[in-house]
This record gives sequence, structure tokens and C-alpha cells, in this order.
Amino acid sequence: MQHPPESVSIALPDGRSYDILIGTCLFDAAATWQGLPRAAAAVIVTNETIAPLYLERLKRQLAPHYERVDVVLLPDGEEHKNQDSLNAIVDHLLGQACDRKTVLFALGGGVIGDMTGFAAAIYMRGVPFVQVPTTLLAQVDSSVGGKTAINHPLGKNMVGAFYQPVRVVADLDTLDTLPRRELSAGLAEIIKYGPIADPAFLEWLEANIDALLARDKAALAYAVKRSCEIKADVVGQDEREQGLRAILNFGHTFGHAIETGLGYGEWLHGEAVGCGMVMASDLSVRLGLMPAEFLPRMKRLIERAGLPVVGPKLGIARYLELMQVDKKAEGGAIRFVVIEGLGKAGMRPAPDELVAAVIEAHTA
Ligand SMILES: NC(=O)c1ccc[n+]([C@@H]2O[C@H](COP(=O)([O-])OP(=O)(O)OC[C@H]3O[C@@H](n4cnc5c(N)ncnc54)[C@H](O)[C@@H]3O)[C@@H](O)[C@H]2O)c1
Ligand SMILES: O=C(O)C(=O)C[C@@H](O)[C@H](O)[C@H](O)COP(=O)(O)O
Ligand SMILES: [Zn+2]
Repeated sequence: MQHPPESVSIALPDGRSYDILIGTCLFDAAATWQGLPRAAAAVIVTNETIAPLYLERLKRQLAPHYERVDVVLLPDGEEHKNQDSLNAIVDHLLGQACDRKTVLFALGGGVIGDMTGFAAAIYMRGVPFVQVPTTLLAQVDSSVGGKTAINHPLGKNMVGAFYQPVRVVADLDTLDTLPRRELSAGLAEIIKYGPIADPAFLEWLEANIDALLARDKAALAYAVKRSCEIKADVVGQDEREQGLRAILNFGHTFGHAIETGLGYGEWLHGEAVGCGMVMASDLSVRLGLMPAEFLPRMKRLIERAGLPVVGPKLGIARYLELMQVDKKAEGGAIRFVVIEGLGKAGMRPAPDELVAAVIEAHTA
């Protein structure tokens, strides 16, 4: 079934804004690519898995608008979200004498999106870029809001910038080719929006998680749109994470510790966030902010989404050490995003003993 494009607009300070286009058949529609900044060159950044699937189609659409459409092909994987890949993009831009009007297109998941956005932010101090997310996770989260980064061996997304795209094109048809494990990873970031912002959406997810796993297009269209609306609203109020935006980090303090602790790539980001949300839900209960039923409710939904709910046994000391590197930590004190009532999140420190008990309860 075809889903006519819908558009969610993100409104930022100083009158800046951009559209997130969501629908089926977006890729091959000429209108999708109209009205973008024009330049001598467009540069598509993608990887070796996505290129055979979607590169030619994107090139065909861009060809009428740019004198040249270049491609930077990167290796696939979270372990390549690093300085080497960033250098490869910048080397190409300089090597091909790309000027400051050059438009970058991030064709892929969150890894490609985060790195392309960061390259766009730093090349000649900023060139425009378009997010073309092809994973569920990227369509509901990473392509929206302008967090761009690469990983560092000592911490996740530790080198980056806030830099917004000029448009997001989320074609739901690209989800047809997504491996099942990646679909589940995307569901983690969708589930996140329920407890932090929208209890009715949490209930909707409980009723529709099987339809999402079956890739029902109507269910996907609703979930992507609602997720983008919630994220756009939060980012519109706090673009540079001075406060409120941190709620989008629910489950991420534990989750990033898992990703960094295991070495990037072993667990998917969404898997680590899923398990991290179980831990953060338990912490919310132990802090007396949520009733005991909240933990099994979240755990059940995360499990039904095909995500792990038991974390790796890195050791409590190691978890604590890794979490101190979190960007939300202040003066070495870790601050956790907790649920303070369904649809309401906040950020708090927690006693080490409580955090240790949470880790003990959800690792094996
Ligand atoms: N900037 C943000 O706000 C933000 C938000 C959430 C996550 N992230 C980051 O996003 C990254 C995770 O993104 P992800 O889950 O998209 O992972 P990913 O980018 O690694 O993509 C997942 C896998 O799917 C493949 N793939 C992509 N599209 C496909 C398609 N349509 N069909 C078949 N295969 C396809 C990719 O090649 C890759 O192997 C992490 O680095 C995370 O830190 C950033
Ligand atoms: O957009 C945000 O803000 C988020 O926190 C979204 C997260 O899903 C994403 O993983 C983000 O990159 C994590 O934030 P970070 O600042 O810890 O890198
Ligand atoms: Zn995330």
C-alpha cells in the first residue's frame, strides 16, 4: 500500500527549520529532491551494503540538479564510525576541489548519518547536508535533530557537533531490505518516546509491536511520524541539550557503557539502548519515582520487540567507570535519565549502591 508523503517540520531558534519527509515511493519522486541548495557538486556518502541497494536510484534523482554527483563509499559498521572514515570523506571533498556550496547526502543508517553530518559541519566550517535515512533507527531518531559525531575508543559519540541537515527524506520502502535484527534495534528508539513523552504512544506500541515487526507500512508510517514529531518538539525547545533534550538519552547511559565496554559493533546501538532502558526503568522504580509494575511493563515490550533485556557482565566497577565518561556526567558524577511519571522524564544522580544493584539485577 502506498503512503503519500507526510511532512513533519522541525522549528529551531532564529527562524531556522527543515522538513522531515516520511512516506513510501519517496526515493523515485522528483518532488522529493526539489528545492534543495544547488551547487556544482553533490556528494553521496554511503557504505558498501547500502550502495548496491539504493545508490543508483539516488544518483539518478540528483543528476539533473548537479553538474557532478560523487560518491564516497565507506566500510560498513559501527566500528568504522571513527576518525579514519571522517578523514576519507574530507579527503574526497578536498581531493575533488569541492567548494563550500557542495551538498552532502547521507545515504544509510545512523552511522553514515552521524559521520556525514559531522563532515558537513567541519568541511570549510560548514556545508549543507541532506539526511536520507535507510534504517528504522535513523528514520525515527538519528537523522533528526542535528547531533553528529564519531566514536572514540574511550567513549561513544565523543567527538562531534550540533549541525542540522537541510532536509530529511525517510522513504519507508527502504525498510523492506533491512535485516530483522536492525528492525528491532530501531524499535528500541521508538519505544523510548513513550515513557519519556507520550503514554498513549506507549499503549499504541504495546498494541502494535507485532505489526511493526511484520513491517506493516501503515504501522511503520505512524510510528516514524509520531517519533519524529516528539523528537522535533524536544529538539525545537532545546537544540543544544542545555537541559530538556537529555530526555532523549533515556537508556543511553547504561547503553553506551555496553557499546563502549564490548568494543563498538558487537551489540547494535538499539540493542544496547533497549537493555539500557530496562536498567533505567529499574532505577526509576528503585528511586521511588515509578511504581514497581513499570519495570515488567517496559521489559515485556522491549523483549517483544526482539531486543536483549540482559546486559553483558562487564563488572560493576567497569560499568561505573564507563558511565563516568557519559556526556551528561558533571564533575565525575553520573546523571541518569529517569522516568518520573508516565510521559515525563528527568535527569538525576543516583547512589552507586543503587546503580550497582540495578547492574547486578540485569546482567549475566
Ligand atoms: N545523531 C543522533 O541523534 C543519533 C540517534 C540515535 C542513534 N545514533 C547513532 O546511530 C548509529 C546506529 O544507527 P543504525 O542503527 O542505523 O545503524 P547502522 O547505520 O550501522 O545501520 C545498520 C546496518 O543496516 C545496514 N543498512 C542500512 N540501511 C539498510 C537497508 N535499507 N537495507 C539493508 N541494510 C541496511 C547498514 O549498512 C548497517 O549494516 C549509532 O552510531 C548511534 O550512535 C545517533
Ligand atoms: O538526539 C538526541 O539528543 C539523543 O540523545 C538521541 C539518542 O538516541 C542518540 O543515540 C544520541 O546520539 C545520544 O546522545 P549523545 O549525546 O550521548 O551522543
Ligand atoms: Zn540512541
